[in-house]
Order: sequence, then structure tokens, then C-alpha cells
Amino acid sequence: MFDKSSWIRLPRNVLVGHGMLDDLGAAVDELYLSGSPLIVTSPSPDQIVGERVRRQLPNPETVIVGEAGFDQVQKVIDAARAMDAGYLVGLGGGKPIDTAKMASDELGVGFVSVPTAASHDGIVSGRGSIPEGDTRHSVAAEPPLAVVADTEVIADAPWELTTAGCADIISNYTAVADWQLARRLKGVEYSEYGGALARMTAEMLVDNADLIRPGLEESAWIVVKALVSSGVAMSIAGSSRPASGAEHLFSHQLDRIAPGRALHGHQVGVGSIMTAYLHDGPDGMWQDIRAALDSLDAPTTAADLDVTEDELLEALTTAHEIRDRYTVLGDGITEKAAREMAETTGVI
Ligand SMILES: NC(=O)C1=CN([C@@H]2O[C@H](COP(=O)(O)OP(=O)(O)OC[C@H]3O[C@@H](n4cnc5c(N)ncnc54)[C@H](O)[C@@H]3O)[C@@H](O)[C@H]2O)C=CC1
Ligand SMILES: O=C(CO)COP(=O)(O)O
Ligand SMILES: [Zn+2]
Repeated sequence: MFDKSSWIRLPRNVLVGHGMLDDLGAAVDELYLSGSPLIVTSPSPDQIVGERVRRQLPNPETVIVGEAGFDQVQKVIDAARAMDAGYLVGLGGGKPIDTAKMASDELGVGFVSVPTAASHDGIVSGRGSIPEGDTRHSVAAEPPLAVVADTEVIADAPWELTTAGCADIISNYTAVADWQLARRLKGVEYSEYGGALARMTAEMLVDNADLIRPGLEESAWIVVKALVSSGVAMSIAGSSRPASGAEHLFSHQLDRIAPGRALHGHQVGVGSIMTAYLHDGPDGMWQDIRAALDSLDAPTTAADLDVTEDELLEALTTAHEIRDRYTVLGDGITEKAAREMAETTGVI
């Protein structure tokens, strides 16, 4: 008997462009949602566009969340139950969006994604990325029914948020290489479409790197489109595998070892330089990845990430422990190997 099946969950409305935030109300109306929304956001996005969002929606309430975590998800669930929210709106960067999509899943209500920065590729994905103790979960969550990305707002955000999004996409190169390795060595299920789309997204971004410059709305457009494409790859795969390999494990460890120092995208970019070296050796893809990051003003060294050599080496040698996801790190690399890799690639 044929035993394969898949259920791909994608947004119904994806709005990207200048001034699109003012179409949020119309995009939500088209979804036939009922009741009032709870807006899940963090302080800066709330201050920048909170009022503009609230005045388009019926009797909204707002909850401000901090670092991503299950306590924050619970805070949103409690606030939504208290007002009997009809749906949730995630407004801001990756943390409020992840928190909202996970709370929506638990509550069984719809979720709308309103990114204010092009800093991560979770704006469309049906996955939540949440730390807990010594580990980091990638959990199935409610995918957005609609995504509203206003390129004017996003182009006004600090430039480093956009370069973080670029680096999150460039890391697809090594994420897909890790996924293919896991298929060959461990028989892990692989999606040809998910893998090809994630890799093509990274290639297109690198090909257009010259057009990505601070303050240009065109840049916000290119990066948001790529983030949407990367999120769709995760939805096709039914996992974050197309966009998250060993470079992400390294970043998740840095979040524990050196919290709050650098943005998620910047950490995975530096991780990608090093894990590309592990995949291909000295003459391989790592030099292209480093050059692409460099041309986009994204960090390429430990110092750029504001982490010490010791912190970097600890993250590299323990990254394999945090999740049952086979990557080029195998069952762990020695400190000597980690140092050699970081030195050869110029990260330390
Ligand atoms: N679920 C998924 O598939 C994915 C999830 N993620 C998660 O997303 C998170 C990282 O996302 P980030 O956006 O880097 O973090 P974040 O949500 O903390 O945002 C970074 C900073 O940018 C600020 N910000 C956002 N928009 C702004 C604007 N327009 N103007 C000024 N400041 C603005 C925020 O207030 C915050 O201080 C991590 O937790 C990561 O694991 C990342 C990629 C994929
Ligand atoms: O950040 C992600 C993709 O860019 C996904 O995060 P995870 O590593 O938690 O799956
Ligand atoms: Zn990421």
C-alpha cells in the first residue's frame, strides 16, 4: 500500500509592499474570523505601529511579551482566555510572532503575522522555536492565516535587523547540506521540494546582494520575499530542516551561553561559515558564504557577535547536544577541531 502523506499548511493572504499595513483590516475581513483580536507584540513594534494596527481591528487588546519562552506563551494564552479572543495577531520581530503562533495553536484560534522587521524567516512558517532549559524546541505551531509585511515600516527598522534576515536565509545553504547528510547517514526523511526551495531562496538572495542597501525599500522587498519563500520551504517540509541545521544549533547554544549579545540571524550566519567549512573543507563554500555576509554588512567574526573565543568554542563543542537532529557536527567535535575551524575561517 502507498504509505506517504503530507499536509502542507500555508497562509491564505500574503501582503507585501509599501503601506500594506493599512490593508491589515481588509486582509483580516477576508478570513471570516469572528470576535476580537489579541495583539501579541514587544515594546518597540507596539510603539511604532501598535495604534495603526489597533484602529483597524474590532475591540483589540494588547499583550507585551519579552524573551521567547513557554512562560510567555502561557501569558498570552491567559490573556486571550480572559478576553475570549477570536484570533491572535503577532506584531514585531521573531519573538512575538513565535509566541503568538504557539499560543494560537494551543488555543485553537487563528493567527495573523505582522512582521515589523525582516530579521528572521519565521514570519510565514508553521513552526515555533522556543528554548527550554538546556534544549531548544522546534514545535509545530499554528501557521499564519495571513501575513502583512509593510516594506515602508520594515525599511525604516534598524539596518542590522535586515542583515540578520539575510543571514538567516544564507544559512539555508548549510541547513540543506546538513539535511542531505542526515538523509545519507541516518535515513532521515528528505523533501526534494523543501530542500530545493530553501537553497534556491539563498541563491537568489546572494545574487541580489548588490541591491540590498540601508534605507532602500527595494531591499526590504527583496528580503521579505526571500523570508516568505524560506518559510514556505519549512511548511512544505513539515519541519524547520530546510532552514535550520548545525549553524542554528550553534546559535541556540550561544543564546544560552551568551544571551542577548547578538541577533539570531547574525549568529546563524557566522555558524554557517564554520559548518560550511566542516562540510567541504578549506576550498569549499565557506568562503562564498563569508563574502556574501561581508558584502551585506552582516557579522563574520566572534568579535562582531560580541562573544569571546571561549564562549564560541563552548557553543561549537556542545551544539550537538541540544536537539536530536543529525548534522555535520555528528556526535560532537573536539575543542581542537573547533578552534582550527574557527581560526581557518577567520571567525576567531
Ligand atoms: N519559527 C521559526 O521558524 C523561526 C523563529 N525564529 C526565532 O525568532 C527569534 C529571532 O527574531 P528577531 O526578530 O531577531 O528577534 P526579536 O523579536 O527579539 O526582535 C529583535 C529586536 O528588533 C526590535 N524590532 C522589531 N521591529 C522593529 C522596528 N520596526 N523598529 C525597531 N525595532 C524593531 C524588537 O523590538 C527587538 O528588540 C528567535 O527567537 C528565533 O529563534 C527565527 C527564525 C525562524
Ligand atoms: O530559526 C529557524 C529557521 O531559520 C528555525 O529554528 P529552529 O532551529 O528552532 O527550528
Ligand atoms: Zn533561523
